[in-house]
Amino acid sequence: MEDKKVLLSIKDLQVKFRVRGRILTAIRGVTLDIYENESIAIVGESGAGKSVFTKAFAGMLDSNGFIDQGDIIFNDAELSDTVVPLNSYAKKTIASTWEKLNEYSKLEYGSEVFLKMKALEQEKEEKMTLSEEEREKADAEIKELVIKRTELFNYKQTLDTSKEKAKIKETSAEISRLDGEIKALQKAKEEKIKAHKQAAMNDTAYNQAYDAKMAEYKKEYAGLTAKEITDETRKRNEILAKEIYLSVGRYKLRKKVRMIKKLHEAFKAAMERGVDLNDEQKRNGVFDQATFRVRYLDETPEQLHGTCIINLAKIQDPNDWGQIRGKKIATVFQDPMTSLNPIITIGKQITSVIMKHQHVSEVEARAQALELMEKVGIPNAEQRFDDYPFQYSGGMRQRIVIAIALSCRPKILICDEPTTALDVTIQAQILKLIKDLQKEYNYTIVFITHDLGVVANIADRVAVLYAGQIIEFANVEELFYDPRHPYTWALLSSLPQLAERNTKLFSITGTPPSLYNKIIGDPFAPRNQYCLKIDTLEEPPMFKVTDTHYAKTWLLDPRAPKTEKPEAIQNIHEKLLKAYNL
Ligand SMILES: Nc1ncnc2c1ncn2[C@@H]1O[C@H](COP(=O)(O)OP(=O)(O)OP(=O)(O)O)[C@@H](O)[C@H]1O
Repeated sequence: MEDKKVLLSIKDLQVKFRVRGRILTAIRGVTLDIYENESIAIVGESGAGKSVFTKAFAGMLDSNGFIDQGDIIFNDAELSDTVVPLNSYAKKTIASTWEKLNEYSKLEYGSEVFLKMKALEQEKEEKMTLSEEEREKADAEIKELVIKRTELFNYKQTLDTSKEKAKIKETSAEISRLDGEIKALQKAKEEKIKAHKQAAMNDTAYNQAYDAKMAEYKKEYAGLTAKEITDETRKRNEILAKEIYLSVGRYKLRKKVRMIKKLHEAFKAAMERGVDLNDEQKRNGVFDQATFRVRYLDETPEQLHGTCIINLAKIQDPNDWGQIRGKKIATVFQDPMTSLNPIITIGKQITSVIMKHQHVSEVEARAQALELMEKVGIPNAEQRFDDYPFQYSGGMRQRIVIAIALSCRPKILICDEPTTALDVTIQAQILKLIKDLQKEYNYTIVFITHDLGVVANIADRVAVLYAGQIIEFANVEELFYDPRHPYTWALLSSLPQLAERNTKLFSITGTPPSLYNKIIGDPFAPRNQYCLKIDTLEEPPMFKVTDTHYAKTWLLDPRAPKTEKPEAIQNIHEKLLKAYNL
């Protein structure tokens, strides 16, 4: 894979959901490079996080979900390249931004003293209120009761008002009691804050020392920030002003004005604190507070030209997803009826997507739609064009969904269990279709499945997901013939294709850990028959097996006892060849 281009680079991704006052962590620190033109399968049991993982980079997370940490860099030259016209408005805006930045740059000279003043203020603030530890303790107590209350309230809603009156009464009384307790805790917290404030105000010696120190800092700061800035800084600021304009170039006027203001504030704050703006990462970080940074490349008298790093984890403007979702990254879901509108004809559904994304006439869109229908194997496409989804079989509907997904020529085609709802022979046809069309359309396949059996037919590489973590990834042959994580062993052992006559098929006992809690050690430990003591204590690192094969299990530590993989998968090669009639 070394010579392949990385299309999507996912680093330390963490995705969370807010659920009734609690936080569920669905993806826990996933790092993975996805290459151009490859086919990668994401495998795991239900709830492992397969869909959430792909939804995070397809811009489809549910509204209660959010990316808490990490980067998803999408390397797409077309989207990265940015050109904005240098009209009179642009010139005027760049000039005024430049002037502002030069003004803020004076503050850079005083940054050390500024930070000292902030630290002094912070110390005083803390004296006037609770310490962080005290605040955390008080907040945690209140939060726990609020969660209990919400759970009870939700439980009350499920009770039958005509038959469960007593239970409703009891629950209401408990809710009122909790309300009282929450109020009392809040009051106690406020009173404690008041007492701290009073004590701080009465501490005359401290206050006099504070005022004297602050006055000294202020004087020093005024002196330092009165100096003229250097030519070098002015030059840096000129490029910065152009980068600010390039970064907001795609917005309409009102939003542009708002974003420029936001960036001015972000740069002022950064300069005050002495952030090194010559450092690329730090400069990106300041832009990230408002939008993507577009790096300045060159210009002509008519236009500015730049390039940006597209970090899907940092998209803040929903309109930015419009350039990516469906267009660059398309998804085919398990049930085609969720993607198709039952009351619009198949032809109309395909043409409307083509017209929306490609801005072509209806006649041109119809011609493209018919071609696509033929490509995905719809016989008599012309006659079937005006049929409704219900007139198509399940397999044919899924072919239409694939046609719609391909109409924008996406770079990535996410297939979320696309064959699970179909019968076995149709499954094989759809898999073949996705694989065959890849040669023509050059997309990358990200294939989600709970069935490792399907993987052998479609994927070049496999990532095994457990409790929101990738616990093993490898080329498909390596994963089947030399799996290393006990969870992968368990998944393979439970493959129906490996079942032998008169033997009971292996099934994984127990349940995955709760995603609401912090996971200590290896998340699979409680279900792992090969569990070592360390599995329950410490999270294993990713161990390298080969350049293309990694597994997150302590069994790969040189100190671990030698463990044979289970009997059932020892000669998996022959068994699979037999199962697939190869
Ligand atoms: N909107 C949401 N709110 C709360 N929790 C969610 C939400 N969406 C997903 N989750 C949780 O995130 C975890 C991962 O879900 P995900 O759908 O990615 O699993 P999966 O591996 O695709 O399994 P399945 O095949 O069952 O869909 C699950 O525990 C799920 O309950």
